[in-house]
Amino acid sequence: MTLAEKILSKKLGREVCEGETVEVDIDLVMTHDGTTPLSAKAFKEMTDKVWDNEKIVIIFDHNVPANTAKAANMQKIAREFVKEQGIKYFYPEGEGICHQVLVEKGHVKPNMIIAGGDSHTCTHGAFGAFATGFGATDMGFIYATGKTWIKVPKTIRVNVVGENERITPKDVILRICKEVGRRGATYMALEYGGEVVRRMDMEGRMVLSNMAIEMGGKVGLIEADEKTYEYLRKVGVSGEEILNLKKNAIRVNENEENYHKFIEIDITDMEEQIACPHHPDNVKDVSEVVGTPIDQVFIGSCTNGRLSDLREVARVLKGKKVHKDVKLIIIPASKKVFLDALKEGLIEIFIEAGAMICTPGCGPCLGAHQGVLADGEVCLSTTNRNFKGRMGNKNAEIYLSSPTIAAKSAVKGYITNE
Ligand SMILES: CC(C)[C@H](C(=O)O)[C@@H](O)C(=O)O
Ligand code: SF4
Repeated sequence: MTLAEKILSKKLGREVCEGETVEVDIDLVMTHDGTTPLSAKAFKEMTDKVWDNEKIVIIFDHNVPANTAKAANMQKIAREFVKEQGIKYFYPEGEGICHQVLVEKGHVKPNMIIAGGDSHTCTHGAFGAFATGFGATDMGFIYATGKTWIKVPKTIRVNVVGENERITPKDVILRICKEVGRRGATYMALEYGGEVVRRMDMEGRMVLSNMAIEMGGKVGLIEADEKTYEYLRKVGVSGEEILNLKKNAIRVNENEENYHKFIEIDITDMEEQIACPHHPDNVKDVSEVVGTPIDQVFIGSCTNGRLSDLREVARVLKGKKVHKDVKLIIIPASKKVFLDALKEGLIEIFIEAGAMICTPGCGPCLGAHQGVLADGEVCLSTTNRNFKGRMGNKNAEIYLSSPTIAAKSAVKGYITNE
């Protein structure tokens, strides 16, 4: 059985197979400032009391601080919902991006079924949780009942092997996006494994799981292991609970030949990867785009705004200046990341280099807010989507890369890996 099948089987207490439609109880629900109001509206058409106000987490991240009256009004509605329903876990403006905060606050654990009002909820697959995004109507139903229907997905197994110091988790996932294609995993589970994934820390694994949706994936799963449990310990999950999780650990046997597709990526001779306009699967070797002039660099988001990313950026930027024609925006993924980066002196390096630092949140990622591009401008971004218009202007172009390439390019003024 695949990891997706095993998680769902464990949850249901019986064996389920790909193709079956099952009703499941949700362990954890998350919506943000952008999706809480519509989900609450759908919910109110059904009932007036949420099924469990300790299992719903609401986080403000998409438009913080609010940039328009519309955004402020949405946040007001969401705040009222939090109060009225007595939502126990509410993380307001400034706490950070929902997918990062959920993990840092110890809400995410292996074998959970997580429903999020955001497509990148798949990020939590890095912890061996079946975590996926839903639209507002579904979220309303989930607020009300704690249940949903899931069709057990087919699985594409992706094994990443080899060794190559230059290759970061972002290069790996961009390479996978190229291989699978933007519709190649529609309604399927991606299951990542192999020696490279085993060696990867949790922040790296989250990068892989985060972008499962860019291939149409329902979930992006990675088996929980010692690294997972160590991370949980650090974010405050009790020893007793970790012991219990270990007892219930789910192991997959990748030789069982029950995968819809099996892909192997060898990074040994791979170049760094860049996604070119206007899709995350339009991926090229860096050598094919070296020299492309850029006007803006954005380092942040639920893909690459974590401490390990910022450390890498600081390593590159230390003692250097951002190119005079480039605007560099850096946004730590959460308040915790921001504070850790401050303590380590990373923020000082960024400011000295000429970067703008903004409030933890989604920032320019989806174009509703800061860092909107001008006509004809080119942005190199560490985010997960480069659709036409994504950063708020249809006449601009977005390339996606790792934080390393983004920082190096910000200094040179063009895309480079040197
Ligand atoms: C605004 C929100 C619903 C959206 C999503 O679901 O992913 C956003 O986070 C994105 O990345 O495009
Ligand atoms: S950082 Fe970007 S991709 Fe992630 S949740 Fe926010 S808008 Fe969506």
